[in-house]
Amino acid sequence: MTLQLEFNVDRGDFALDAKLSLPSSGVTALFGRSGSGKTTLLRCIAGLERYPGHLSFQGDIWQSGPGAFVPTHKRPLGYVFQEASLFPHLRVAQNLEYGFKRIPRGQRRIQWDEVIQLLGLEPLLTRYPDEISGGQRQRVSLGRALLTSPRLLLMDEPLASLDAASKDEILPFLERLRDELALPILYVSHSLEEVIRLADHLVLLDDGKVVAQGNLQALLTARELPFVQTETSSTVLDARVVDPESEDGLTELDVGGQPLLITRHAVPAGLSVRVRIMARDVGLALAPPEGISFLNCLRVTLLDSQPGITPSQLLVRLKLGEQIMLSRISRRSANTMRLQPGQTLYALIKGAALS
Ligand SMILES: Nc1ncnc2c1ncn2[C@@H]1O[C@H](COP(=O)(O)OP(=O)(O)OP(=O)(O)O)[C@@H](O)[C@H]1O
Repeated sequence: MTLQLEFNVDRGDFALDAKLSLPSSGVTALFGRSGSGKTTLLRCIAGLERYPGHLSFQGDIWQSGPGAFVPTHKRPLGYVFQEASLFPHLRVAQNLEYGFKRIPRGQRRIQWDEVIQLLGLEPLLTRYPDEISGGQRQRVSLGRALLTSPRLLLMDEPLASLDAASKDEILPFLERLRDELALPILYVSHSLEEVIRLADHLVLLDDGKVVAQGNLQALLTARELPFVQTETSSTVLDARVVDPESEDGLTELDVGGQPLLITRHAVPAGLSVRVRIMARDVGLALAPPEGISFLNCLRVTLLDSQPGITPSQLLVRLKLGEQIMLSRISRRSANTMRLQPGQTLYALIKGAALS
């Protein structure tokens, strides 16, 4: 844990009390509804707002007591805002150089070519900001932040102002950033879809309070949290690619020693991937069935069950090795099958249901 923080914000009509120890690697999402305090917390971490508190990053104290306060420009962080804030009169290359040239050569930990390649910026370098799309502008903003060689990247709803097509275009770049740079990222979002795709760790905020924090899978499947009670309740499983493309166009993964087939994924063999599985797409059987169209049949153990989102349904939690999966089934099926905690079951999942 290398980002240690404690802040007490009191704005009269809004109070934020946050005490957190966050990991020094991967993507940590600050998630919560509008007005829950996500941006306020991010701005406190950046030093853009000053409220009573304590903040240290990788052993360096950025804020402590009334006296110690490292100003924003002296904190080794990059900040990407909702709207790309590029200089309109400068070409993309010059916008990027603006951040890069501020960092002395010997202190650069992220190199020019690395960023251009990672974010696919080469074709944009000679254009002006108003000659590129919103998604491309956001990629340039991200590149500019990275070229300052930050040790921590803060992103405040970087996709919020983009249309669905631009979001789809930029998400793979964010995934590459997560996977290829050893740079901790704090990512503010109120989109669970984005969080599921990008985050390793989740902080759930509500009305200025930290409701929960932890590993993404653990929070998505926690009984007491609201994630298990939505139409799109899902889990994310960690898997490894075994065969990227079979003859009939499927990809074979290994999840805890069991095969899982998904629709084609352009990821090389041996790499780790995460697979989202919706609770509504998982059926259960007492024994491995034959002659069915479901591609996947995983041996699991029933952990527990709880009421679902309608009176006719149950939400069942299943253990798959060390990982937890969710299944939504009818209460009638659960009664007919006499489901009990500890029972061995077979989770049936359509290959096409995975992404
Ligand atoms: N500069 C400010 N001065 C006073 N109140 C503010 C200021 N900025 C935000 N607030 C208030 O503080 C509360 C938390 O706002 P904040 O922007 O941190 O929430 P958020 O979770 O990021 O919301 P959103 O998802 O809508 O961006 C809100 O009630 C907001 O109206």
